[in-house]
Amino acid sequence: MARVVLVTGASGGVGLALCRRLLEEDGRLHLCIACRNEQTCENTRERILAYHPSAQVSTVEVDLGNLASILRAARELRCRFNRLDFVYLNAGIMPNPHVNFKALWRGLLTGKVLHMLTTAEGIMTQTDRLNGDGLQEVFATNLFGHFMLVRQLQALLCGNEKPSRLIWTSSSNARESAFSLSDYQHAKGQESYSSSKYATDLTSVVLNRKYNDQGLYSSVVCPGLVMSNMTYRILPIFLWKLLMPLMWLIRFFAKTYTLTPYNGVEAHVWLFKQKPEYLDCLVKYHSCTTGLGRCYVEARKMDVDEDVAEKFFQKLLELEEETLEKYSDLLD
Ligand SMILES: NC(=O)C1=CN([C@@H]2O[C@H](COP(=O)(O)OP(=O)(O)OC[C@H]3O[C@@H](n4cnc5c(N)ncnc54)[C@H](OP(=O)(O)O)[C@@H]3O)[C@@H](O)[C@H]2O)C=CC1
Ligand SMILES: CC(C)=CCC[C@@H](C)[C@H]1CC[C@H]2C3=C(CC[C@]12C)[C@@]1(C)CCC(=O)[C@@H](C)[C@@H]1CC3
Repeated sequence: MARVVLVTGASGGVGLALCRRLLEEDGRLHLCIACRNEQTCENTRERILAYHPSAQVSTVEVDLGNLASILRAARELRCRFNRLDFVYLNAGIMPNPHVNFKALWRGLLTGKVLHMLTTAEGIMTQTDRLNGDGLQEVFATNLFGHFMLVRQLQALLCGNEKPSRLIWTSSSNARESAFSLSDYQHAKGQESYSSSKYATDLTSVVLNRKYNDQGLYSSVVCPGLVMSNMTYRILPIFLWKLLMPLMWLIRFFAKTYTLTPYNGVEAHVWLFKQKPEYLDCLVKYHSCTTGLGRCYVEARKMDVDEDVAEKFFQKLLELEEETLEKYSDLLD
């Protein structure tokens, strides 16, 4: 039976490379790509078919920053499929990124330079805003929209003959100190991206606790530093072009400088081939590339407090309840 795989954020960067590499692994799978609108869905489908002309690729429109759109997409998916084998929760944003060059410069002179260049700790901030649903945009798009989607797709993910899998694109920028239970949407700080990725790690841990016995397994991956639309928005393009030779050089020391989307999805593809029962739910799988360009995966223990994770999950459930009350007309 052909496996059914749903990928969010499939229109470019990590998501598009993932679609292509998954089809290289298994040309028989049914790939459903989730993109923001009809035009992006169609363009992306054509780009994938250009490489894999005989692949089965369907599309679903979803704006992950819009709760009504998520509920509609989930309803459509429930009608179309009776199970989903893999859901790659990959779409993400980092709006208005700001690099603190003073801190970057100071960091270059310390012993923690590699840590800084691979996690961006202490050198990056973002400015977030409220979206149309009254939620912080980064939290809504990167985490809560995906959480709602998963919960709405529960019937397709649980109780199947074979285990189903959730694979979240998290980040090595996820940091406990950027996250707080009392401000879990990160309305007050300037590290909304870091907070949303930490929140992703917490969510994945609890999803495993709640759903493993129903045959649903969740993992988190970091693609490493990948040149994509997201990163190209951080610095002017000419600066990235100038920095490129330096980045290839840094890769000899910083293995998470995967740099291309193709390399960045090494961990996503590796997980596609693993039996979930043998994976550690407290581990993040990092895509790595050696200086000479060999790709591999490194498992690193996550820094998550399971008690905080449980409390945070309860908050997500409360927010979900409010959402479902508000949009009861979009439920079956
Ligand atoms: N690049 C990097 O170095 C790293 C990236 N990541 C993570 O990888 C993931 C992919 O990012 P990357 O490929 O680099 O960046 P891109 O900006 O290239 O891709 C982001 C994808 O998310 C989609 N997306 C954004 N907002 C929404 C929305 N509201 N609804 C639906 N889709 C949306 C985009 O669609 P559209 O084309 O419509 O905008 C696009 O397909 C993200 O979760 C990111 O946080 C993690 C670590 C490092
Ligand atoms: C590489 C050099 C010499 C300069 C570039 C400085 C920064 C622009 C760059 C250094 C570390 C990078 C980084 C990210 C963005 C660009 C940097 C801040 C990320 C935050 C991108 C998104 C992620 O999810 C993280 C894994 C990245 C961590 C490293």
